[in-house]
Amino acid sequence: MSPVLCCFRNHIFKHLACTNSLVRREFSLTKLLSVKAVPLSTCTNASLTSPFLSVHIQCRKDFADMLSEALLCFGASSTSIDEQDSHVQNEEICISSIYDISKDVRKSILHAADSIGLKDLPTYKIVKGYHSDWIKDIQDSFHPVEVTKGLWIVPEWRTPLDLQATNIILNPGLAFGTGDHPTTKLCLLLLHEIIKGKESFLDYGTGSGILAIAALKFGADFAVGIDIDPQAITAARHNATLNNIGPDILQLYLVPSEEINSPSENNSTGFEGQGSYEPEASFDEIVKYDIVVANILLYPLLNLADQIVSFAKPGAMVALSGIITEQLPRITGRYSEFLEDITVSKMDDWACVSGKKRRI
Ligand SMILES: C[S@@+](CC[C@H](N)C(=O)[O-])C[C@H]1O[C@@H](n2cnc3c(N)ncnc32)[C@H](O)[C@@H]1O
Repeated sequence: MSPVLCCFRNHIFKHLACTNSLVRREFSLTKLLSVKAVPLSTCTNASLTSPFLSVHIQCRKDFADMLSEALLCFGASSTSIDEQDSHVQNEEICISSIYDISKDVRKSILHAADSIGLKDLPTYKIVKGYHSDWIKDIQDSFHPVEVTKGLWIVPEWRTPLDLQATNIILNPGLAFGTGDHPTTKLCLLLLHEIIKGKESFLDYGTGSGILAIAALKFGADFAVGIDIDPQAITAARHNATLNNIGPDILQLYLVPSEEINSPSENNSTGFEGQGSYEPEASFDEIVKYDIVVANILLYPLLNLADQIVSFAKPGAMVALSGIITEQLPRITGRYSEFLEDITVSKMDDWACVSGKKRRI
């Protein structure tokens, strides 16, 4: 089983590989709410009214992360860890999860607990709910985010708080990139600082299209977004439309997923998905850009370094994000042959590396 999951609160796509009772993390990730990616704006009436089971599980704090992931491997459609939950005792925490109505919840919790070495079945409570409530909950949890003074990311269903600001309108339901994860924020801050007007911009791993949309709003002349996930391309086009950005200035391409995305012992990209986008033309690999940003995590950044840098003009800015600070030496080591004037910006445990492509 290898579900593709999207954390709506922390907005990280993650891929969990589960072999028998072995639960493995493909990427180092933050937690909170993990759900199978659902396009919020495209749910049918039937899916909105179909019932599901909302399950609240009490668990020791130090096991919560592991149990949460194990539940996903044993049938839960989503899990969220509520660190703020005041109803539970000091050392305990509540995991809220969603199950399809057909699932045997007790068996799932039992297997998940067993797989991480918990001897007792955790206490749990099941409530029947409807997807419309769940989607409303998710929508309610998103608010406009001010990335820096005068730059707001506004969920499609909210009203901008500052009409004079640069407001990027987004539907965060379809793809990674809602603007409140540090990996995205670091890129947004960099683009805000370096775009002076008229640049060409390549968004390598566009996700929701947020960086390309931001670059255009900051003054770039045109932008290209590429992604291996069709759902990301669909999301990015939808989000571009929300911002009155047409295909004349934002081109989006679905590109083939390369195995080199992942470490050699594993062929999973961690970014698989499904969507309806039919590309009309293929990405022109000859064109060079003034700015190239790739927010695609450590292994793709390492494996695709030559390719990422090849899209930059000599002297162009190249920025790499999705890096946990302890991974920094591997990225700076790999990219120092291509980039000069390397700088590093950090937020929480995340870092963004940028530099100018050497002219040779
Ligand atoms: C972490 S998200 C970044 C989204 C957005 N650019 C942002 O900064 O918030 C990474 C995106 O890169 C895409 N991706 C991963 N590997 C890729 C590759 N080799 N080529 C193109 N896109 C890739 C994923 O599908 C995903 O949409």
